[in-house]
Amino acid sequence: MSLHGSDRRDTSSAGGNGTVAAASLRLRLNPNKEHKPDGYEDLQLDFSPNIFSSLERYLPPSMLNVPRDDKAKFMREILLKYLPLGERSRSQKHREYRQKIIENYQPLHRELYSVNPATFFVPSFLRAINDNTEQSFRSIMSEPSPGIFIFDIFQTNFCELLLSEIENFEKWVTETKFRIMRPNTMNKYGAVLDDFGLETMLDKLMEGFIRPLSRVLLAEVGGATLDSHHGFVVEYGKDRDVDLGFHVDDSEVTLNVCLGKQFSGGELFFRGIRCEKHVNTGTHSEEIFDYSHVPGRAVLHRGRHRHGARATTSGNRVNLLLWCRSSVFREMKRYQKDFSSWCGECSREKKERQRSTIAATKLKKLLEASDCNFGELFESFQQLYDLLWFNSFLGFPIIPFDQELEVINPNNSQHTFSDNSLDTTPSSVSHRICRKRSDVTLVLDLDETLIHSSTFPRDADFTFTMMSKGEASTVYVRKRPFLEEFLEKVAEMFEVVIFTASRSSYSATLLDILDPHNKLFARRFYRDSCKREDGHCLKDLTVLGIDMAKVFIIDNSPGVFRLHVNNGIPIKSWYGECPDYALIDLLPFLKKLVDVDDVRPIIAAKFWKKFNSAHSSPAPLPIRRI
Ligand SMILES: O=C(O)CCC(=O)C(=O)O
Ligand SMILES: [Fe+2]
Repeated sequence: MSLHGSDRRDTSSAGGNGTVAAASLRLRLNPNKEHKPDGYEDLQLDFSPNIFSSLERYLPPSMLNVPRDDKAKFMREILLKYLPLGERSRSQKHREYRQKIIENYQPLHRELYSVNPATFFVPSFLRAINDNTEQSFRSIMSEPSPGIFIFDIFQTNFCELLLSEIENFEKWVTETKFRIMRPNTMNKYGAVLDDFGLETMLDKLMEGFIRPLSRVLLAEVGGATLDSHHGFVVEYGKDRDVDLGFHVDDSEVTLNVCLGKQFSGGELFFRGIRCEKHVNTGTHSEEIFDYSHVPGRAVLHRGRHRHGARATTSGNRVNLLLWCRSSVFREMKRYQKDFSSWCGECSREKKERQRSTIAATKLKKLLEASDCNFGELFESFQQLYDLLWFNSFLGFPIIPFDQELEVINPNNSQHTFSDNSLDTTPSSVSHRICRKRSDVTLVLDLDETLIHSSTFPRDADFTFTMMSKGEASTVYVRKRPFLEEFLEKVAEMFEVVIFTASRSSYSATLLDILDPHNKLFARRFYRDSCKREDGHCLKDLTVLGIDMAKVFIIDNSPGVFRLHVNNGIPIKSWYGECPDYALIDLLPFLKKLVDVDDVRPIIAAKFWKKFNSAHSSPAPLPIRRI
């Protein structure tokens, strides 16, 4: 960047006693470190006052001691060159707009226009800021959900004064019919505090009080380098805004303080932090957090923390918002792709990548270390899974009902289905025709056994649209590795039935995609066929109405078949990771069940011998050394 003031126009009259032609002046390459720059906070400038103070040390020696206004004018000319033309005129217009307000509006409470810590803040907040340690900050706040900090900040008297100043400003606006700009694209009421003279005060609030907190608590989004702000109030109630839609702020860090008054409703709802790329992805249950405002109390959060405000149902609510920005962070962000230090979805993707790398490395190591054949190796791998799973089985992990996707009215736009695919009658038996090689029935679970589905955008083998609470969302489905081969083989050997704890409205759609010609699955059982026990679901195989000697189930949640342990084959839960051989690894064992009179002793011997003989603490299954 070459900073030089070689504008052809003669812009300045630097120096009270002589004119310095800007055309002949250049900024110094090295700053004059001894020079003490002026402060520019009280001037209406297009750029942050800090930029002027910093740039002043680079002024040519002859300009260092000219009047401050001349220096500001000279530096402004230079800085304007770095603004695109459109932005330059916008910035100029905005400056004029503010100037007009400030020249005409008479503040009511002048004491609000510069920070007075003793009268603004509650003592606990002041003490914590003065101590300036993470411990002192944490001692005055709670973090009820990661990245959302709640603490008392303003004294009641300060809130009241500010409310009355805002009312006074609005009265002036009404009386003078002055057309003011509203705080942002979503709030139609409220006012920009920076526009009527509170900019310097809010700058000090950010620098002296919010930046120290953010430096410690929100460092990875530029908390330490916050250098500009947008300060405004939002107003809700009758004849005001009612609520605020789901959004992210144009800020790195947002301070949101309720000033009053009397109201009900107006809760904030938070739904996870997201980078630009992931801003429209789904929400994980642990990201859901709702907060009720309390006057004088602050919420500090990342601007990218997705949120909105529910309807204020009675009274009036006024909140002060300080959107704090970091130009350094914004610049750096342009060169980054991975935001896993703060974006919930980047972080989840990263973990998934790491998991599959570890799994692949493990397998590679096993292959390298082994001189046995593949079949043996996979069996060893399966045993390892069995062992891990077996230990967890002691606690009977069971699918809680409420973990299921709430699916209403599947309105499929990407696939078309026959009417009976939407069958929701109890037990929804759809009587499909399929080849049957033995009189044994194999019952298959669906989610995390055969497929993994999610509403988060990701690589998928197929997608479909479903309606949930009146909103359409896309379901992304991944097929477990070797699913096709597995289904083809088992359909040749057994009558195959699906028994899932998911709702029919979701599963039927999905199964129609997996088995479009009704060749694989003879029957389908959905959530409504499950038994409920203590809020958990059990799959009672007797609902199939067949001899229990001739039926077995494969399920990743062994708890669901605890009514018939010896009819159950556990399989490792699958969430999309690769490689995965669990399905084909099972085939050799399944072959043994094709022509037997009773599947139970064979399954028990392979999977439950230890369990049946010592219910409470089974010895681990032997792991073959390879
Ligand atoms: O109404 C509130 O408390 C939230 C306001 C908000 O999120 C915003 O203006 O960005
Ligand atoms: Fe917001």
